[in-house]
Amino acid sequence: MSATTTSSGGTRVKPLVIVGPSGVGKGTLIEKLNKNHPNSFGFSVSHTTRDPRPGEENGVHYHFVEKSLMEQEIADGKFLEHANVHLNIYGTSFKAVDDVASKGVCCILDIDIQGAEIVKNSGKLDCAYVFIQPPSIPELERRLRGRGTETEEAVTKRMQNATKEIERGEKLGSAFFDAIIVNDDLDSAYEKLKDVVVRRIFTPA
Ligand SMILES: Nc1ncnc2c1ncn2[C@@H]1O[C@H](COP(=O)(O)OP(=O)(O)OP(=O)(O)O)[C@@H](O)[C@H]1O
Ligand SMILES: Nc1nc2c(ncn2[C@@H]2O[C@H](COP(=O)(O)O)[C@@H](O)[C@H]2O)c(=O)[nH]1
Repeated sequence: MSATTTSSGGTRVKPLVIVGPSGVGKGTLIEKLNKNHPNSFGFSVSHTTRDPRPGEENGVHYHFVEKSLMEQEIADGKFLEHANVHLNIYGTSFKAVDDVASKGVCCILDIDIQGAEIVKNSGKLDCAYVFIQPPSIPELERRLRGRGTETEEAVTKRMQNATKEIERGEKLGSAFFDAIIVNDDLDSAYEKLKDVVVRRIFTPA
């Protein structure tokens, strides 16, 4: 796997790892980046053992797989990283990153903090890392419930993990992350994310 990719225009392009608690708005920010710059980004399609939500497509939002198959593929060394998240296994395959990076666009990884630490510590992929913070815990819970995708039990689990993930993110701080962005007002959070992209992702070769 190449540490970085180079676009045809001679620009160095790094993958972007976006981390933050469930419901903070990572997917919303990624969608906005993609919509505004349709030819510059690609999404690393993760594997997961969780069930698809209504509207989620296999191979587009995730590769939805049985636990036994995922465990076998992990044992076969097919994953850059994997982690147990909210009682399911999630992971980024080498292929998921290569499929995007080979097009010369920025590969976006929307993964949890355990996965981000694994990727960075592996030294296999030179990425920029952004942590998305909620304005407050009650607002995070409102967003998670407002999305309407989780059972009551899942909301409780995700909120418990959110506290841990935020604590870990704060501990790792700016030594680990290129930017820590509070997603309060969506447009201003997006502008801050775009600033990181300009400064850290697309740089002259
Ligand atoms: N700045 C914002 N202000 C208000 N609502 C927001 C904001 N950003 C995102 N949301 C809303 O919060 C909900 C959760 O957002 P989203 O699905 O993008 O979170 P996520 O971090 O990708 O979650 P997960 O990790 O579970 O995939 C969505 O309903 C989205 O519309
Ligand atoms: N370590 C990894 N975490 C991942 C990956 N793909 C997604 N995630 C994270 O899981 C949670 C929950 O996602 P959801 O789609 O079930 O709401 C979220 O924080 C994602 O960032 C992965 O490949 N590896």
